[in-house]
Parts: sequence; C-alpha cells; structure tokens
Amino acid sequence: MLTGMSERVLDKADGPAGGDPASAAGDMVTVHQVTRTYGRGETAVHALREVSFGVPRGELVALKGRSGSGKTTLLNVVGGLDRPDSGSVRVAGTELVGLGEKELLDLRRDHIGFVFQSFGLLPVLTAAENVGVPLRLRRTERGEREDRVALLLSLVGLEDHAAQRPGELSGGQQQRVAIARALANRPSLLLADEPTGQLDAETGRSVMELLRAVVHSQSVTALVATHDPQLLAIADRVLELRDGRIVPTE
Ligand SMILES: Nc1ncnc2c1ncn2[C@@H]1O[C@H](COP(=O)(O)OP(=O)(O)OP(=O)(O)O)[C@@H](O)[C@H]1O
Repeated sequence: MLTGMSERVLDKADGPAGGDPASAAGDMVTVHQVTRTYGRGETAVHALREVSFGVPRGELVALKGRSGSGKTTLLNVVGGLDRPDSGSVRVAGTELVGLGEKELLDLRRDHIGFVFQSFGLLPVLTAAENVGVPLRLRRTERGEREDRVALLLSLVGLEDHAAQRPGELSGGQQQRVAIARALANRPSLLLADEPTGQLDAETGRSVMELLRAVVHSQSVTALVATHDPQLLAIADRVLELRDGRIVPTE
C-alpha cells in the first residue's frame, strides 16, 4: 500500500526544508480578494474575481470547476508564475505580491513543487536524471543527490525503473516521476494542474492516492486542480471555482 510505503521510506527528518516560515497552525496558502483580468474593455476576461481562501498546512485541497473557470490561473498566481491585478497571496508566510522576479524564482525553488497534466519530463533523460534535475540546479553534491533521487523513486514505487526514459514508461509511471521530481527540493507546497488528466481512471486514482500519501507522510500541502469527480473524494477538502469566483460546495 502506498501510504505504508511512503511512511517507511521517508521519516520525519525528511520534511520540508528551509525552516518553517509560516506558523505551524497557520495556512500554507492564504489568498485574499485576488482578481486577475486578461485584456480590457469589452473583450476583458475576468479569470479570477475577488477570490479568497486558505489552504491549511498538511492538507490536500482539490480545486474543481468547469473548463475556463479559473483553476489554472489560480494555480499560476499561487505559484508565483502569474501576478494578480489586485489582492494578496501568501505562501509559507511570504507575501508574493510585490516580489521581484528573482525573489519569486527563489520562493518557487525553495518552497513550491509543480506537477502538470503533461508530466513535463525531459525525454532524453532517465527517470533518475529527471528527478535529479532540481537538485543539479541547486548544485547539490553528487552523493547526496543520488541518495535523494533513490529515496524519491522508491517513494513513488519506481526504484526498478530508474534507468528508463519517459518514452519507455507508462503514463502513470511518468506522472510518478514528475511527482518525485516536484518533491526533490523538499517543497512545503505542491501545486498540481490536472495531474491525472491524461491517465485512465484507474491509473489516475492511483496517482491521486500517491499524492495523498505524499502529503500525509511528508507534511507537504497540496493544491490540486481537477475536474475528475471521482478524484475529489480523495481530497481533504474541495474548493469550487465558477466563472472566476469561489462558490460554496454542497
Ligand atoms: N493568457 C491568457 N490570456 C487571455 N485569457 C486567458 C489567459 N489565460 C487564461 N485566460 C482565460 O481565463 C479564463 C480562465 O482560464 P483558466 O485556464 O484559468 O481556466 P481553467 O479552469 O484552468 O480551465 P481548464 O480546466 O480548461 O484548464 C478562461 O476564460 C481563459 O480563456
């Protein structure tokens, strides 16, 4: 069982790095009155309208909503990849609004792991090399890097596939590599955009269960956009976006 496996492989000492900038009891993500509009005038698209919510530390929160409801925009704003027109976004205790590009880059590198629908793996690298990319970028020493990569591949159940390239792996296995890579720098926050969107229902479910196991075993917080109804049950809580607004879920 994945939960058991991840608990065995990663102990408490393997939690988020870089200190603990937010209070233990506080939210990992706090979004307040965030608005994001693309274009202007009659053709303006209001992707986010005065969105406010918190993501409690250590929880897996699913973000649901129809196509075009603003999920990706919200993930991009929380991940510092896009800037809101107004409002406040705090991640791990840091206000993102007003940060420069270099500071946003540092925050992403130190605190945030991204998982995308399309996996985003480098096709010429092996699974192990893909997982090691963020560690190379940080100039992590080779021995430490190899140990960490082995640990992460084991966490996602791919220890026997380390030498295979993405083209030699199934979709579910590729997404597991992408999750391992997103965890390489011990992020405190995982942001995932339709991580099961390209997978069949059964594989998608197992990837989602892996995400949940990772969240619980490593004290990572996750915000996951999905419109797959059967996956929402796995989340600790569900937020719904409709036309750029958070609406109450039933
Ligand atoms: N760069 C952009 N320029 C103009 N409009 C944009 C841009 N990015 C997003 N939008 C618009 O903002 C709205 C929200 O888009 P967003 O991608 O956040 O929705 P989504 O809920 O993630 O949809 P999907 O489930 O299809 O990925 C849409 O109407 C979209 O067309």
